[in-house]
Amino acid sequence: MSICFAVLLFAVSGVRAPAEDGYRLWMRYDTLADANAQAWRSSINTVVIPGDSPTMRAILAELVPALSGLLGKSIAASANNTLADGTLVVGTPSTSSAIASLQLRDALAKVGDEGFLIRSEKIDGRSVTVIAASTELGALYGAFHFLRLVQTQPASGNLNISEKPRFLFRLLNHWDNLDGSIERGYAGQSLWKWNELPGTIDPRLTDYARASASLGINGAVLNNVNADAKSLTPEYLRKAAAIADVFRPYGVRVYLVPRFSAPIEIDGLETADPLDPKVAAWWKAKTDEIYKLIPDFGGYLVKANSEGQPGPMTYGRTHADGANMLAAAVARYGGIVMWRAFIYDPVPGSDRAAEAYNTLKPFDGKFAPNVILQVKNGPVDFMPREPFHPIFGSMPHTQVMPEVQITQEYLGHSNSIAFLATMWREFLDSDTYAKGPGSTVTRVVDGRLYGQTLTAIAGVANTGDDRNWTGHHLAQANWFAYGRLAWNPDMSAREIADEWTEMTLTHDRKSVDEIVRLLLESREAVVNYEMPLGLAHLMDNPHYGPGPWGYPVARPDWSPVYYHRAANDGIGFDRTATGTNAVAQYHEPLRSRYADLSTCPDDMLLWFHHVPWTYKMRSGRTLWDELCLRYQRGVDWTGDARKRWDALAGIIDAERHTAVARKLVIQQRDAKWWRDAGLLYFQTFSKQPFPADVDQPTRTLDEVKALDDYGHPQKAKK
Ligand SMILES: CO[C@H]1[C@H](O)[C@@H](O)[C@H](O)O[C@@H]1C(=O)O
Repeated sequence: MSICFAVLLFAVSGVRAPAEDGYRLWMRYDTLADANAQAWRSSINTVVIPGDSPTMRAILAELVPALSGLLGKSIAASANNTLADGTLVVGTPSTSSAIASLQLRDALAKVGDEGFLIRSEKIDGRSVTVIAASTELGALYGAFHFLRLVQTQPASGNLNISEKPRFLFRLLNHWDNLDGSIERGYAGQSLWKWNELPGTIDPRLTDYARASASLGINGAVLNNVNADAKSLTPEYLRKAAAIADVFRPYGVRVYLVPRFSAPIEIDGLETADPLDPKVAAWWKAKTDEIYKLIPDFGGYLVKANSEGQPGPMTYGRTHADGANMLAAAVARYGGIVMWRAFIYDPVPGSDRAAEAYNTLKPFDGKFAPNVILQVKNGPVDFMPREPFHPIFGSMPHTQVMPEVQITQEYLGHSNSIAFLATMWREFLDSDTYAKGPGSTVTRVVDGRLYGQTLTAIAGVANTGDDRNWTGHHLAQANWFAYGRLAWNPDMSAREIADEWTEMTLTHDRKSVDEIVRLLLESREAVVNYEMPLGLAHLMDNPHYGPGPWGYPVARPDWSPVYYHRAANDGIGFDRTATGTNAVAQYHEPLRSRYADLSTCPDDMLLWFHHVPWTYKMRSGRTLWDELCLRYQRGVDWTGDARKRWDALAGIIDAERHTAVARKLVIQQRDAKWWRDAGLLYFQTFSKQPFPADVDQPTRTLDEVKALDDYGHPQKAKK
């Protein structure tokens, strides 16, 4: 009951148009003023939502205030099945006799357990709109879809929509630590407020679940992949169970990251060797304990033998041994294990980009049926641009799922606009050529190429307890974009940007178009001023500003110098046969296209090749000039974006407009910082002048190096 009340309060507050602090995300239900609204207004009068389960109550609590707000009239709700003209009926054939009367069995079967139908129908001579699904969760997703239509589309008396998600598991991964901090989080502290649970439950958890469900996200991994064993203690399991109770009506299932050495750390076992029967029994008992508290627990996500985390190899076993042991523990309950492929532990001279493939490929076909290999989009680490990870399309007998990063670890944290749908589109559309042309990453991971039965996608969340959830107002668009692509990986970046902008910022068409353009250009701008032409990993230690000169690190492959390989003879990482030959991990003809300097795309050039400074690019410029120009282009975009954003004053509420404008000032400053750092440093090798159309840096390399981690002058470096 209290959950419903909180939802209602939140949604109703939308009608009252509170301060525009961004809290409402894209679920903004202020009265529509345009001509579209008029038509919707006359087609919807009442909602009929029979059923009294928590999910049906959540639908009611969402739809009634939302429609009342959007349409600017009071919408009556009823749980009985009486229909009139203008009734919106929501439910399943078993909750609604009206829906049962429509004989939708075949159509519903086609959209599966989580899909839905939205139709304009005549029932008993009445013109009604129906949101029908096989399950209540499907009905909830349909309700959110319907609200999105009202927010973004002209009304239609002839609706005939059927939707179903393409991935079975659509997860957010939260790198939340138990002390409330978030690894690579830039929007405040953990939303979970671990220390208050289970006694106090922040109503905000309901709003998180609503926002996720509004996109069809159906799972949340609650704790950091760099896991603390404590997350599996009875104390923390009770906290996780309290979160699961809040999420359940919204279909968001809870998952946990177990620390592989937990049997030792929690219960003093002598080993965590996955082939030791006592260890396997410990995990089975632990899993029983979890399912007792959380009956719909989703399963485990594991980072093993990577960056200091323990794993099966610690005990002389393999990744498959470790994954399968945990898989056996959850299989009895229908749970899954997502085993991360982010594995590297370099031997001197090796290529980090090649390691995961080399380590895991021998185990193709050796993982249990409820294991999915979770693979980052690129082979190094969420860089602003990377080629796709060569595991996609190379392990046909293993279920694989992509992991993308929503939080902007390498793209300006929460200070920069970098709309990531364009990056994810590029990744999903990449052709692996695994079974000839057209073997895109999407077709590998959605099960069409190899018929894998468990399909999934994960995004590392950018949420925190900042009032606007994501630190930067426009970063909300990345949470949204991830969810939309997880539902339908074929959506275009433009479509997503358009929807989000209409729902979140303004209905003014000209302004929407302008904001969409800004969003679509933004990621490429960041690539340009940070790491153009296939460069990667040039950032300084907090992964924010530039640090191409390197810094003291525990291992060579954490240093930018390892990646850019700038020297007097040129720049770039040779991954062809004359170098590490990592390019051989790709299928033909891609392998040859990347390996040949004359066919390698400019955007991947320095990823695969070490290229002389004077090399003639396709543009006719030398590599050095082209590099300078790309940096400059990135900087110019930030100046341009500021002007274009400023011109939107008065269209977007002042609070959010000003907040974004302030962030753009920082972004422009950072872009110049990146350009100056990159060009001044690389110039020490290229020994070439800056081309005339590139701004001359106004400071020296030493001055740039003296800036602190966040680009502020004169502070002592940590
Ligand atoms: C959670 O650890 C992160 C780490 O903070 C990040 O810098 C690295 O790139 O990736 C790791 C991973 O994905 O495991």
